[in-house]
Amino acid sequence: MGEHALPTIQITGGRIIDPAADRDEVGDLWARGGKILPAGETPEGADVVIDARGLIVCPGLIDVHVHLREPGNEEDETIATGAAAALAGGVTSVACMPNTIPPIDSQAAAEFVVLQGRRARQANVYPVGAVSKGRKGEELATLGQLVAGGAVAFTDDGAPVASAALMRRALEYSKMFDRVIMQHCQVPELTVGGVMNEGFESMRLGLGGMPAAAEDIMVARDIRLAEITGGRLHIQHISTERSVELVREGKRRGVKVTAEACPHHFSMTDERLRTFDSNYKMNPPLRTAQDVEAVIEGLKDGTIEILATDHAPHAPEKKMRELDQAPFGIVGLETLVPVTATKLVEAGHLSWPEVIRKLTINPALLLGIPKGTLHAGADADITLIDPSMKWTIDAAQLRSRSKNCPFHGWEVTARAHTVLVGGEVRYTLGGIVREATAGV
Ligand SMILES: NC(=O)N[C@@H](CC(=O)O)C(=O)O
Ligand SMILES: [Zn+2]
Ligand SMILES: [Zn+2]
Repeated sequence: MGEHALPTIQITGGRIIDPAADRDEVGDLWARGGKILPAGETPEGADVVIDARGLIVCPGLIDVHVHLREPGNEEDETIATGAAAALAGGVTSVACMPNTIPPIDSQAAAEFVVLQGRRARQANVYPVGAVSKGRKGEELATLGQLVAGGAVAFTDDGAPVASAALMRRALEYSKMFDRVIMQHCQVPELTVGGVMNEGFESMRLGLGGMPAAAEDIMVARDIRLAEITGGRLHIQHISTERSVELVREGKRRGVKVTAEACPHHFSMTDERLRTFDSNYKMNPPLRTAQDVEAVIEGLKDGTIEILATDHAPHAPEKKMRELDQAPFGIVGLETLVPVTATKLVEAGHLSWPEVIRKLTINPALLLGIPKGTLHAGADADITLIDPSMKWTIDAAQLRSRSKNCPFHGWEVTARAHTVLVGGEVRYTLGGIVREATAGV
């Protein structure tokens, strides 16, 4: 193997799950020159042999909702630290949100993210451009230039596009590039002063509430706008029962609407706020048991076709302030696989192939990126998951620069074991990867 040549890799005896090809079988997978080889093709020898017995071998996971904080808030996360945290979570591609300082609202800003992602050589990094200039919600950003700079979608996430007129124009205009508009659905006037879900728990704790209706109303509005424009709408971090029903009904009518759910929204309720721990403060907030059930039901019936983390790192000195002062958001990349496996697979709601579909081919199709499958010739982005490993989540052990993790101390099953990007082993827990002895 030449110094710069990519190794020939043999992954043996794993459970290969590739939902894009409806494949689920035990066997060997080969990669050469950074690409997946056809099923029948087995080269003479491998440079690297990975013993995958007892492990799941699937396309590298794709997270369509990640905050990397660079430029502007490098004390929370950088593109390099966030992309490294992604690998430790089994995620080989991330789409990062534009709510940086300055925001990703120009071609140069998008190009900067792409460049920093390449330099880091961790997970692949795809910028999502802002919908509006400066994320101010007033004027449309230069969407065409953002696409030229590498943007794969648009959102003002961190804030909603509040103006219906602007949202309509964004949906209209984005059709020219066949790019999706991702929306943080929330009527801002209804959540002023809120720190948690509005309801029994917020009343009891005397904390400012954010009503479910703030989300529902904007989901309803934007589905209608997607319908009249023919643009593609993606609902970010869906969290309420009514929103799930609205997406279900919109899809039934043929509207181009998709939705993502985050692990925290299918695994915890607003009762957690009784601890006043700011690691349970995120936007949208943790909701009621009824909402959690509805999100799980939406995942089961395909209404919600994507799992995403909304990885939102905040440095301890910010997050450890009193609840009303602390910023919204939690880290999620490194807990995605175990929380999903424990709360959806082990709990009997979804199978591994169903979960992996929502983390591979479905997000790839949403973003229009050539990823998310193991078919012959595809980039060798491969994630190996140990589905039976029992471990305890420890926030201090996270690779992310921030530790604002509400899952600290959780006893979970499953963990990302070894991760390849472009045919290179870029992460492993160790023990199963071996370099073949150089047969000179
Ligand atoms: N989700 C959050 O609670 N916070 C996100 C913003 C967002 O996703 O809206 C952040 O950037 O910190
Ligand atoms: Zn958001
Ligand atoms: Zn977000």
